[in-house]
Amino acid sequence: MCGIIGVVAKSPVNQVLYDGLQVLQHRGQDAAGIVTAEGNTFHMHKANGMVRDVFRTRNMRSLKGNMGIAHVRYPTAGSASSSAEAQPFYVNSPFGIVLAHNGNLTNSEQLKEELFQQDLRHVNTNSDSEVLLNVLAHELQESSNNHKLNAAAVFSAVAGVHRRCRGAYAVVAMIAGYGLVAFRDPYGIRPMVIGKTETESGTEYMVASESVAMDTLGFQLMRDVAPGEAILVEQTGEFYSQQCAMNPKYYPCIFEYVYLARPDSVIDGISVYETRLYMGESLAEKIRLTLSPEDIDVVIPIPDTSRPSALQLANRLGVTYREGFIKNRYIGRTFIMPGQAMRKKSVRQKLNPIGIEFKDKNVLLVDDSIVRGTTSKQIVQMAREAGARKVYLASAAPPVRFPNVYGIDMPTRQELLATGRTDDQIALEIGADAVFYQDLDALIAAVTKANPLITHFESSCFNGDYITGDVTPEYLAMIESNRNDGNDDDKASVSTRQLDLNLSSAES
Ligand SMILES: O=P(O)(O)OC[C@H]1O[C@H](OP(=O)(O)OP(=O)(O)O)[C@H](O)[C@@H]1O
Ligand SMILES: NC(=O)CC[C@H](N)C(=O)O
Ligand SMILES: [Mg+2]
Repeated sequence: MCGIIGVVAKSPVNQVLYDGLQVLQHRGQDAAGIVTAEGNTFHMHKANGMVRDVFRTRNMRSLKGNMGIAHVRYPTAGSASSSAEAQPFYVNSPFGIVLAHNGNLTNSEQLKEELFQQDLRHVNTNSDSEVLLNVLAHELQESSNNHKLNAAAVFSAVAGVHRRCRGAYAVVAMIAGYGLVAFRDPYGIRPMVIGKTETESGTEYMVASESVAMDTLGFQLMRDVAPGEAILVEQTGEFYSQQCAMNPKYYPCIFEYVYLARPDSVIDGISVYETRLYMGESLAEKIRLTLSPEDIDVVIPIPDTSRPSALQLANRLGVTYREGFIKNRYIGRTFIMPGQAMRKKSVRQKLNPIGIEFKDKNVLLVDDSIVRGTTSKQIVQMAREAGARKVYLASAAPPVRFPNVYGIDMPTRQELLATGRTDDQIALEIGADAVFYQDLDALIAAVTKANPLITHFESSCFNGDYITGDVTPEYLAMIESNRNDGNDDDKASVSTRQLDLNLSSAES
């Protein structure tokens, strides 16, 4: 999950790209970058850090031109601390191309080898996005072999990318002196929307990860980019679109609705906020099977993301809803921080209980999801220390038991709290009196209720079903060994549940 944005305008785009990145900051806090195009020249600035820290006035001044792309990074490949992996990436041939990517390729190792051996291209970092850029560059070189750059050549190059790349990718790219290209993988796993605004000098276009960027920057949402589809906007403002995949299917990532996206976004025609309300309703019904509303004195959300679900859950149960934790507004999202030590420290800095909401009460805490359990372990403890009599914890998402390979950094089963544990064991592990999880069917129903036209979702972290069909136990073992980020607590506890890990269930 990264945030991407691209604009073709009639006036300088540096400020609109900066503002767009601020709105997409929740999708990546590790690095940020902007590239603008002024005639045939690219101007680029990128570095590790939050948007507000990366761009100084002097950087903004140098980002000249009416067309540009930008990225906020939450790393899934390579290393979090490497500024060399900040995006966008650049290649000089053919034509000069820059690219920003949200997602994760599942065959980037093979592609890197292939690029080197067959295409004579060198990839200098461990980033799968640099691989993706070089595949696009090679395909564009092939499709424009008479040196003519036109829509047909661009769409044929994107078709080549679809043939070679596996995994998840929503991409914005720019070709020097020519235009902006955007495309989504054939399953539409990661989101991408397109919008426009009319000016006196003509139509301006924007593509972005989430519709909230359109709302806040004065663009009207046109539609979602379809799975497999490519969009081309020439720098003169000519707009083209074409389906470039052989067999596109709609399987958006369900975790966007659970946690990743902002609630005020609409993704694939589905209001994220509305789905979170429905998640709260169905979770209330699940809880009712075990507890009666009289057993609960108060429902308390774990801010921020769980708020709409918790509110609706409380309404459904007829139990008082209270804000029992105050969130420090200056601390970012903890789940997308790199490294377990930093995540752990940040939860306590970020959330602090209001004593009277807990003292001598039976509290039901609600979170959108429980992944590593970093948040819930500390929150339950805080509730107890504040004097709660009973502490129940409910999750608007089902147990996360399988790694995600499509752009969410949860690569190892060991670090996932629910892998190999029953609900009772999870409650014991986090110190709660009981835990309640949404069922996957109920989660899917909550999302489809907001748009019945989309019926399938990429849900692998809940069911181990990897839709791209290329994720083998060997691949999972490989990413587990590459991306262990030093979660020592989990390494210690995993020995007790290793037998329960079911590798074969990850095959599909
Ligand atoms: O079980 P864990 O590994 O702790 O992960 C899950 C938690 O992390 C996220 O919160 P985060 O602080 O990232 O963002 P938020 O403020 O948007 O809720 C999510 O909303 C859960 O609270
Ligand atoms: N979360 C993402 O979308 C990450 C994009 C890319 N795989 C990277 O690691 O930079
Ligand atoms: Mg949270």
